[in-house]
Amino acid sequence: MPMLADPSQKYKPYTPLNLPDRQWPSKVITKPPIWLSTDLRDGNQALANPMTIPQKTLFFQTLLKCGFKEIEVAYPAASDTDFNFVRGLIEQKQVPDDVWVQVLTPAREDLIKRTVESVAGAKRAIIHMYNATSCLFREVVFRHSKEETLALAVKHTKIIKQLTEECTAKYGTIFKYEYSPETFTQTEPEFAVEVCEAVKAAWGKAGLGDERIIFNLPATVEVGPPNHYADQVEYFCRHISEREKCAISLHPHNDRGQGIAAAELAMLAGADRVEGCLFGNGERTGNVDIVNLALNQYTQGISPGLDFSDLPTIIDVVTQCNDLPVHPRHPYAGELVFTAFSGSHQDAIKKGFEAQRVRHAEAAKKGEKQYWHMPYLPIDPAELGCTYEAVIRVNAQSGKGGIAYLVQQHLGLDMPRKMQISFYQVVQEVADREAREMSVEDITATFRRTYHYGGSSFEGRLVLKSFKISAGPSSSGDEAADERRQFDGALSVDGVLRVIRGDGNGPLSALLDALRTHLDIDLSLREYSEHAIGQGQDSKAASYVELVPPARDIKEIRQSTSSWWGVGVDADIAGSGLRAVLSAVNNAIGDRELPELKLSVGYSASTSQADIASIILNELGLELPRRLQAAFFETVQRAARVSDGKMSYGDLVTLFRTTYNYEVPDRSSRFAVKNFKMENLGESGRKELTGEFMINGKLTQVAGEGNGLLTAAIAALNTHIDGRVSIREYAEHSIGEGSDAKAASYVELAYEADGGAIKLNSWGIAKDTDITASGLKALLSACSGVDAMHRKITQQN
Ligand SMILES: CC(=O)SCCNC(=O)CCNC(=O)[C@H](O)C(C)(C)COP(=O)(O)OP(=O)(O)OC[C@H]1O[C@@H](n2cnc3c(N)ncnc32)[C@H](O)[C@@H]1OP(=O)(O)O
Ligand SMILES: CC(C)C(=O)C(=O)O
Repeated sequence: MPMLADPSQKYKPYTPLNLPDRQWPSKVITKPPIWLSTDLRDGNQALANPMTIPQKTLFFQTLLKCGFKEIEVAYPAASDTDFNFVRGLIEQKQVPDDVWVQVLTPAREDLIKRTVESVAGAKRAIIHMYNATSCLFREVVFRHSKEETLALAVKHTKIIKQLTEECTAKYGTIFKYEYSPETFTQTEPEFAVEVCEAVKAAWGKAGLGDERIIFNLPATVEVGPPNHYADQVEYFCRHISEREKCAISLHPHNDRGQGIAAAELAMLAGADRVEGCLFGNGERTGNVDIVNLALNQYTQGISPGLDFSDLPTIIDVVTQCNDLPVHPRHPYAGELVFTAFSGSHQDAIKKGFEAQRVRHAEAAKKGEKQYWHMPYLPIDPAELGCTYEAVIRVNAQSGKGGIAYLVQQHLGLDMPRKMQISFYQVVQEVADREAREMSVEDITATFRRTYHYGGSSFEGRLVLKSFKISAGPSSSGDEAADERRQFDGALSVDGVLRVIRGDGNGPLSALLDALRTHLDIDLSLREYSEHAIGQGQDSKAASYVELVPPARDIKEIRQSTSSWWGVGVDADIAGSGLRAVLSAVNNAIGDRELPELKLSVGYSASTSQADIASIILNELGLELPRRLQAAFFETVQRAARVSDGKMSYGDLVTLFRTTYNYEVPDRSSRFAVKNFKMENLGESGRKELTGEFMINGKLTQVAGEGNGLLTAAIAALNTHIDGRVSIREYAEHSIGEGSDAKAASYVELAYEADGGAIKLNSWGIAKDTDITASGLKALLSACSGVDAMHRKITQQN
């Protein structure tokens, strides 16, 4: 059947009330109504499969947790299930003393009896009786005149009065009486008042407070706009006598989709109480949604007296009991209502959170209220048990703001704006190509992959293994030396360890210099920013860099159209910056070939000090300090001249071991540590070393004092040798990780004898599970080196 061209031929409009002095339009809601949940009655009766007793019980407990003090639990005369459920609640004492259980009955004596019986023994009960009062129902359903309709209500009210009084006398149950002129909104307003006046008279004991008689004014079917319902309710409130002895209750349905508006306007019109269901379950389009109504009040700063903090659990219970889903767009409760897919919404929300953090911090300092003021979000989702994860979801409609927000929430990284734009393009490309929503996991994984961030599975071709930043020599006369920086570090490059070094006016430019020198990677730094992650001891630094192709000057850097972003996090700020540079470098080099590590020594040598150090690092795990690299390089060059430039990796390692007496089997030394003990000297921080050393080939008792291990050992040594030794350089690092980790120590020792006529220098290198032992061993090894040189000189003389 097609829709009518002229629907007025079939449908009559509602008749507006003549209420020119209506008051409700200029009122505001300032307090919550008395809430009645009718989920277990009106909601339940509308289900294809009404709830079982366990389901009703679970639902009832959930309603209690939400804070309902009046709950319509059943239509007990309808079925044994409903009757037994009510009995169970009472007999098993499941109803808290301050909660009223309400039961519904039609105006029929047999059914009223059963209904009153169902609540016998309850602490507090509301008997709710209804009969329809509208013309249509009078004529069609009941075939009653107005008088008969009124008489039906009066007669059965008296029956209820008598039965409840008997019940109170026998069981002590306290009763309230609720009467509903069903189909109120279609009933002539003056007749609705007339019936209710007669009911009040028949009840004969309406009083104040809990003794108020409840007149429930149902929009059984929503047939007019909300302002009309408000007019009807205001009319009723004004005309019913002894208004203070009546609790005016609303029972809106949602046939026109205006249940919420109708309830809110009718509250302005004077109603005291609202009946409804969670998420609007109920006949046809449902009863008014109490969650929605209550949270509307909450967002106006009015405490509704109901608690929906754990909304997800409430939704789970309700959907499981009703077997009806909550629509994803359902106000407050839908899965998508705190989710923004579109870029401009995400951007606004992200900015909103940032601005709010600042605003709240300021307000907290001044002791002012910390208002929620958030673009697109009328309520803080966290208060409803929703995490912010749900707030921003990403698909091809999304923008940089939302993506940046998720990265910030999940990885703690606050990308600079230009990096957001760059990463947005990466995500957008994936979302568009795969035509799907990008989950948080997709986005964080894409971030990790793109920036080689967070764990070995995301590492790029270049990985920082260790580094040292030191003040470097000034390159120009007018630049202070301490403004220059030297980078010495070890990288893994395609799995091979490479020692690199460079100078610059800061750690990052020193690293870029090192990459240029050793790996032929030439890039310039365009942007750098950093922030802390976390607070206190556990805080870390996050750095972001943007690199551009080699540029001659600032102008070229600024104008470059291509760039690569990188991110790094480290406990140390310099480390985070260096990692960020390498992250960007990894993006920049792609799969471009890099110069390999080769050993080429002798006349046409191309292998640098750092390359030799790289080979030692790969073969022995030793990260030689820069001066030792230089010293060993000279040794290698001398050996290469002798061997005509022919030298293998094995030859190089052997040369290293023999030169520094490092882990050479069966080689006895004239200087060695046999045993030692270190003790703190009081509170001063000074140390005392005692033990037995091999000195000049003799086992010698030693003792010395100093600020640390090595100074104490030097003091001890100097009392047993001719001349004096002092430490020129000391370095240490660990080799390996976890329980297999060892310490490697490097000592450069200076020796002076014969009033300065003899000056010698030697390196000692040692490895041990104990860092103190490795330091001492390196020192004694350096002594052996000096001793050997000295003896050579003495023999020559
Ligand atoms: C708007 C509302 O939601 S009202 C509540 C509606 N909820 C329910 O109906 C759920 C529970 N109902 C039931 O289980 C059954 O309807 C019962 C047990 C109450 C009654 O069952 P039955 O006796 O078989 O009657 P039936 O279901 O056919 O109801 C229709 C009869 O009740 C009468 N009736 C309807 N409402 C009322 C009322 N409020 N008071 C008195 N009689 C009523 C009708 O006029 C009709 O009478 P008739 O048979 O003389 O013509
Ligand atoms: C019994 C009454 C209140 C009812 O459920 C309705 O009119 O919708």
